[in-house]
Amino acid sequence: MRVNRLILHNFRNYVNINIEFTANINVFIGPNAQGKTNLLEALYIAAMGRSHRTTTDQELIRWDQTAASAEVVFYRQEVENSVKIKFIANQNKEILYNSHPVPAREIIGSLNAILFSPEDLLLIKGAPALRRRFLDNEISQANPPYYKHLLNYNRMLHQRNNLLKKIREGKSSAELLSPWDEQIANTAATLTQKRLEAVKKLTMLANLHHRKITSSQENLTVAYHINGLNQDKTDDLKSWYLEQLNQQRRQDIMTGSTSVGPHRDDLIFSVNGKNLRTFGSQGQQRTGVLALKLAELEFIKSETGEYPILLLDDVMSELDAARRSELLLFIRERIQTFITAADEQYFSQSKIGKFYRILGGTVTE
Ligand SMILES: Nc1ncnc2c1ncn2[C@@H]1O[C@H](COP(=O)(O)OP(=O)(O)OP(=O)(O)O)[C@@H](O)[C@H]1O
Repeated sequence: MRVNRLILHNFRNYVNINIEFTANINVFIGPNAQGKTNLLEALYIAAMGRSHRTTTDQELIRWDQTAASAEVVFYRQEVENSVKIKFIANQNKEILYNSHPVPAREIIGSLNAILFSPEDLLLIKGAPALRRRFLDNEISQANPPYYKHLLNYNRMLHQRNNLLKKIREGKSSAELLSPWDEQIANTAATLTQKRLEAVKKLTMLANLHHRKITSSQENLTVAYHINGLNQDKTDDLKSWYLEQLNQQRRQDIMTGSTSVGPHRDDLIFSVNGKNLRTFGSQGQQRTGVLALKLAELEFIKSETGEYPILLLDDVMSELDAARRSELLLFIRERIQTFITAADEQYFSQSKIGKFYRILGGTVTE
């Protein structure tokens, strides 16, 4: 996977830019608030169909303008493709894939991208939703049908929760839950099965990196925890979910929310058998996150045959020298990477990449 060109028009603080990239490492250098992350954001949107830092597309349109666009030309399996996203004030965005309009959900899996930002450093100690999103982003890109199941599941869950509230208020009958439960259990089982398979692969890949960074002193394991399941696994996930939805029904009506399903599951990280979230030092947690991110790149490569592009937003300053060099060593000559940094200090020794100076929405090579 390789991005050749990025063309922005009235996107964030850019009026008109057209940048060509190197296949190796691209470094966006500049002081704060000049537009470095805006460039990564545009690439991320082309990959995922949405921004990583806002849910409001209007924010992406340059102030005092009414329309914006971001276009990315990239090579996938050596074939040139393009994604263009048009943003128009007070309208839904329009996505064109090779000039044909497509819904946002269809774009995932076309240009694969992994983002690593300081928020990812919270992956281990932060809220479970972060870990679920990490897993979902990774599997969706490698396996686009998974993303459709996920959207479908979230929609059904939302409708079930609305129904639960109506039943609680006496405005609907509990019998109406059964057809929802059947469908939800089915999709929940599909999602969980895919997540279990992904985690199995991920734990192996992450541990290889973790051992390397820690000079074979530490072993990292990642386990998938199904909320409410006390044994290790169950052979028939669908029946188990259905049983749980039935058992929890009274409580779910009281709370107006669904207490079992992949939206409640979590990942558990351990180092040398100890829970990394509770017992790991900040340094160990950072090593775990880095290992996990590198494993994510490998995972997508193993599933799709190509490495995704890597977007590194402000992480160089967050990593110590050993972790930084492990990261640069791994990506060099292998993964097309886009890095934002305030200055060149982390790159001067390694003499890598192509530098772009970013200043007030202008880009100079
Ligand atoms: N819709 C918009 N229209 C015009 N300018 C915008 C818009 N949205 C954000 N900006 C400007 O973009 C700049 C922020 O860009 P960005 O987030 O890329 O910063 P950065 O260079 O990555 O900085 P840092 O190193 O602090 O993260 C700010 O100056 C902000 O005012």
